[in-house]
Amino acid sequence: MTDRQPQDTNQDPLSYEQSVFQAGLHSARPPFTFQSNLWEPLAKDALSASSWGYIHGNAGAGSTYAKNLAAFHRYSIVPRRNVPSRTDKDGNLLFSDTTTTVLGQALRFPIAMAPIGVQKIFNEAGEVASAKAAASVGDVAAANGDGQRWYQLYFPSREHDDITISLLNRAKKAGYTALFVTLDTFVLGWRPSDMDNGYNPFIHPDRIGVEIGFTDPVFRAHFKQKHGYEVDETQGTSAMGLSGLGAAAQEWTKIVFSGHPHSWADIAFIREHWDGPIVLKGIQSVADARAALKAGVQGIVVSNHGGRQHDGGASTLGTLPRIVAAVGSEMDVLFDSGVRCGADVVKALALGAKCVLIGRPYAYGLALGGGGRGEACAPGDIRGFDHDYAPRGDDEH
Ligand SMILES: Cc1cc2nc3c(=O)[nH]c(=O)nc-3n(C[C@H](O)[C@H](O)[C@H](O)COP(=O)(O)O)c2cc1C
Repeated sequence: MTDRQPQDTNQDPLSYEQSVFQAGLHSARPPFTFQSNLWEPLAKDALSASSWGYIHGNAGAGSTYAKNLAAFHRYSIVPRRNVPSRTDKDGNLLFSDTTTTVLGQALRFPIAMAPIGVQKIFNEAGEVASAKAAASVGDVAAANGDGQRWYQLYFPSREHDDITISLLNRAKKAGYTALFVTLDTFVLGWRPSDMDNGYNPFIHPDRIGVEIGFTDPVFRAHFKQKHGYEVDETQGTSAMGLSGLGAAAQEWTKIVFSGHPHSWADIAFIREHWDGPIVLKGIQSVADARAALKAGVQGIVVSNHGGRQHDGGASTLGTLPRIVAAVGSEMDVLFDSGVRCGADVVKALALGAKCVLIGRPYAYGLALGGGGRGEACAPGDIRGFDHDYAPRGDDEH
């Protein structure tokens, strides 16, 4: 018998945990395993080789990625004892106060979803499912009704300033309040797993990963003028021998991943065309953090793109304290790369991050069928208990 009880993920952690155990008294089990270390192998099982290669893939031999994860083991959390809980103004016991202010906006939690592209290769509902999941726990950066909306820009090469302006105007109209400019991906990293699979999701003749370009009127006009037919016309053939969507996908990809980095002076152009807070993502050194401050932006993300962009790099957690010491009092320092559980979030916050971005773990959840809170299910149905990674036959006792 299945006792299906919706999970109220909007509770404080203690009440949420209790509700899971209460539901367990009636034989209900959560739809997905709570053991976050199992999400990765489960996602691998759930995905095709090329989708798995893309999500898990790293630059070169993966040493930056490995260092990201290892850095979290160098730090330990030391609790203090007999510290009384705080109470609110009405005397109610506060389990914990997770609220914060980032980029001038009040957030319920100091966490947000990292920008992850091409989510439809993990789950056909793609980014919309992630945004709904974020909304269901009051998370940030979600394309949800009243949720915070932060727009991540892959900055087109400067001969396409008209396209950049169009993207920024569209983001503003859609209610995005902060702009995240990713600096580390002017070219896709050398990722052996994708090369083994002959797989680059951005150049396939579909709309996945390129929707922003395909729906942009300025890019569409540029494409038509250059190729003589519309982005979505299938009868046209480009000089590259590609037709329709494939040619358009490659055209767009060349514009956003041009192979040439921007300059610090180019950030002034972005500032001219965006009146809200600007955050530069991909900062890895004190020198660049200072340059970002000088460029007049409001925040940075200390990130190495999860080790996907360059091999032989430093862990972001190891770099974080020095960067916070240099610029943390003057701008918001956000953090990502290697965060896999709540304790990792706490460590990054303790080392000075204002807000922590979660990357691959939520994409793994998406691969496992996530898209918001699931319904509880029968014990044998729990994703993770049906595999070799955890005890089987949990319901047979
Ligand atoms: C599949 C995948 C796609 C990503 N796409 C983007 C992207 O479109 N823009 C961006 O700035 N970062 C992108 N990132 C990087 C993340 O924003 C984040 O920096 C990274 O995932 C952090 O590393 P972690 O997931 O290992 O913790 C992507 C990461 C993954 C795994």
